Amino acid sequence: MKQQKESWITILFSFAAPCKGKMTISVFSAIVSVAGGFIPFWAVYKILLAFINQTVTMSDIVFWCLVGGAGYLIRIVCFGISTILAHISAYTILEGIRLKIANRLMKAPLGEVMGRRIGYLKNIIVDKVEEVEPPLAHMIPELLSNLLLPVAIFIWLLAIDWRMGLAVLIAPLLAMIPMFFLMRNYSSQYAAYMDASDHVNSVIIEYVEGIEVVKAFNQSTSSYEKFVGAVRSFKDFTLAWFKSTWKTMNLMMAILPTTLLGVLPVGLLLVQSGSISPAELAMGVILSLSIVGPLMKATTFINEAKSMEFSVEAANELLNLPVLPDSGKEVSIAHHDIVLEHVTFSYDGSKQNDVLRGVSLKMSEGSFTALVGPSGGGKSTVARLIARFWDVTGGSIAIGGYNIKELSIRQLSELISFVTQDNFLFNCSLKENIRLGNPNATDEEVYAAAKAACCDEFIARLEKGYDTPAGDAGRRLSGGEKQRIAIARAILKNAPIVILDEATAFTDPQNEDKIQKSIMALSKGKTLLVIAHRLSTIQNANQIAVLKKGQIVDCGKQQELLNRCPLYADMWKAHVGAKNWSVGEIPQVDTAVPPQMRQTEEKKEVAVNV
Ligand SMILES: Nc1ncnc2c1ncn2[C@@H]1O[C@H](COP(=O)(O)OP(=O)(O)OP(=O)(O)O)[C@@H](O)[C@H]1O
Repeated sequence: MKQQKESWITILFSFAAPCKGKMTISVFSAIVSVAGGFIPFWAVYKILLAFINQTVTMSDIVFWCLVGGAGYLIRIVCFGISTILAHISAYTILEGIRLKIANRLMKAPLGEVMGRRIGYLKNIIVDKVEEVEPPLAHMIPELLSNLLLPVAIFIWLLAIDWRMGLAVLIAPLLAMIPMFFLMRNYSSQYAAYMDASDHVNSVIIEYVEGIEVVKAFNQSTSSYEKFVGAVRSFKDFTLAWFKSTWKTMNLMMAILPTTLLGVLPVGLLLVQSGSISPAELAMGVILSLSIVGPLMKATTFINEAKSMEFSVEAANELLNLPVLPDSGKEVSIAHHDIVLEHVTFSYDGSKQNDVLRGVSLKMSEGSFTALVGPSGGGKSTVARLIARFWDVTGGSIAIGGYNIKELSIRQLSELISFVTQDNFLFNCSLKENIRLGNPNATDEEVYAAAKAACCDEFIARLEKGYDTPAGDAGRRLSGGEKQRIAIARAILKNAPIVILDEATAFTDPQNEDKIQKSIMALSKGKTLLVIAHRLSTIQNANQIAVLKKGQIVDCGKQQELLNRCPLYADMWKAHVGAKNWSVGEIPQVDTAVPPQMRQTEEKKEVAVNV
């Protein structure tokens, strides 16, 4: 059955629960403010009446002036209260939306979150949610009074004489005709406008984010042209929309304020026929003029409501991210074997796009497994599935004999240290960045982890050492140095399973040796899974699984694979060739690879014989 789409207003007000009381008082104050706004009109009417009846006295004038002033005061004070409470409510709703999005991002499969661009997430969480505030904060007091006031005036005019009441409707009803034409395509036009706006935003973000590549490849002219093109086409689109509507818009705005054109002739006729008094006509004229301002203001909320609708729907996309089921159970794990059984997976859930097809692999506790294979074969996908960035679409993954879905997400994350080449540093000190691995670690433990990861040397060179804010340091640290900070973090975490996804990518001579040393410290005695293109670092693995097009084509020790797996043998030749190493020559061996990863003399011979 097709699920009914929730309206954006329902979504918005589902966040209003914590501020229900304030919103109610805000609405009530807005209504009192509208009522207060009538008192000055009533006072003027009374004074006019006294003048016309020639019964006016000074004390009457003073009295009605005071009454009018008091009404005005009530209007101002209540409007103020309503506005303040509406703002508090709007910010509470905003807070609720942002917190719920943050919560959903935490509970969604990590892959779902990482698959979205930072610019896209920032645009929704910061900008779009913020766009909800002004209309929301102003709608209650302003839209309410701008709609209630005309309704009340209409009723008052009806009370004076029903014909004068109807006369005041002539202008708004006529204004409805151009408004109808204006609103006919409004939704689709507004959607196109939002698309154009999103496009120009993404081009701007891409231009700024990619400026390094643009300059490096001397693409500044063509990139700038793309940027200018997007900005121009947005301007052209908005101008074209504006031009297509301005005649009808102006016609509507011209007709709407002409309430007097209906009320005055009808009122004069009524006075002539003796149906109403001149004082009542005067009152009718004042009232029909006072209806104009609120009606004009109310029309401005049409745009604001639409903008709110789009913002809420964009936020709702993130609020509806799938949730990774969490068993919430801690199980007692006796060992840390990882077992993949017939694992299939596709990123879009469809069978024909399977990225992994029946992958089975056992990684025993304390062993070293390497995943190798052509680019796009699914190596990183395997690593991410073990860490449950996504759930497998078929088969199972178990740790210590338990399907990882049976473990709580918290327990699973405690079991695994995942190090990739994307090493994010938070905007706090380097010390705190390392301590993220174990928030309870003492300073000494942090320093020890940093030392084991070969970070101490470069951190000591920084003016504030470990207290250097990562934001400042980040700009000065090399890729390898940042990676060693991430490895120090993982060392401090001391998880029994270590997954290194291309963690040896930063292979500049200065960093390579140190990264290898730090990986050695990290992986001692752990169940280690390494994804590496540099085959020399994984020759000593207990098993090397060769993954091609989502299937394990072979699995064994280096020598076995060299003997029987042509794909691995070719990869090895290519790797060795890439290292400018010729047959018969002793290869340049990685000097400081982890114990499991270190090459034995015997294996060097094997390598030489390839
Ligand atoms: N987030 C994603 N959404 C959709 N498809 C993806 C995603 N990540 C990877 N893929 C696709 O899945 C396939 C396997 O990718 P994966 O990154 O696992 O391969 P890999 O063997 O690690 O490649 P490489 O050695 O180049 O890093 C590729 O075709 C890739 O395009």
